[in-house]
Amino acid sequence: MEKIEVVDSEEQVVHALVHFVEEKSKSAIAERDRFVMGLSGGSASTFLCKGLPMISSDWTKWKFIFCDERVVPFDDAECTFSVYKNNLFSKIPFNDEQFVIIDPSLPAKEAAEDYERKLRALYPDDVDLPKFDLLLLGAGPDGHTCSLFPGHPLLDVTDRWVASIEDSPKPPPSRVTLTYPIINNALSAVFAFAGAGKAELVKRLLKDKEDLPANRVKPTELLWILDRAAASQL
Ligand SMILES: O=C1O[C@H](COP(=O)(O)O)[C@@H](O)[C@H](O)[C@H]1O
Repeated sequence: MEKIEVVDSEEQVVHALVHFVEEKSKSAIAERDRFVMGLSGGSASTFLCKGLPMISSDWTKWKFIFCDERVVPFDDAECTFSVYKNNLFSKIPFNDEQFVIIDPSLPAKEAAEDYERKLRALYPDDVDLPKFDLLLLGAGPDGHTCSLFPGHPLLDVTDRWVASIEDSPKPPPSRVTLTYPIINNALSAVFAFAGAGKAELVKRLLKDKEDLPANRVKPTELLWILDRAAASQL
């Protein structure tokens, strides 16, 4: 099931996003006593950090994993975990243990293997593919999502939960990313876009339906939240 929601402003994108996250967290906690959410960097992280403190929940039931992460030290501005930590921990009583983080001291390939082991530890041994409750996704101007870039061999990886990339066209070059079998096994995913800067990308994805990495995301439920500026070329 795929849905597009167009709202008036970036502020309303934040509200619509956090409303969706709240709804998914409530049902996951009611059904499975925990909520496992995948996080992305870039503008999606800005929206979530703004919106999440607006809701209340039993935060102890929340667990975060990363749809992709840059292999950089924690004090590097490019570290996605640190963006969330710096912006959320003073407002919501989260702790480090609720975030499944990469080990940035390892080379990218080892960091990806280590991260996959950490993700597998969240599930019983006999689980082939995890069913994350919700993935928060973003997409860059070239249509990449997570660290899955157009034309890159990583798009075809199906034998791992997590892959590494050392030649990311967007800096920093070393990253780890979820692969499509994992992304598409999620219960739901949401893209959130705001501003005229995303309009061309949104047109390529949702009107022209180009075969870009973000358009290969097909979980059970997919929501696109756009403000009017981002939707202006539809
Ligand atoms: O490098 C990345 O870029 C994408 C898109 O970011 P945006 O700022 O253009 O919205 C992001 O989703 C991904 O997590 C990140 O590593």
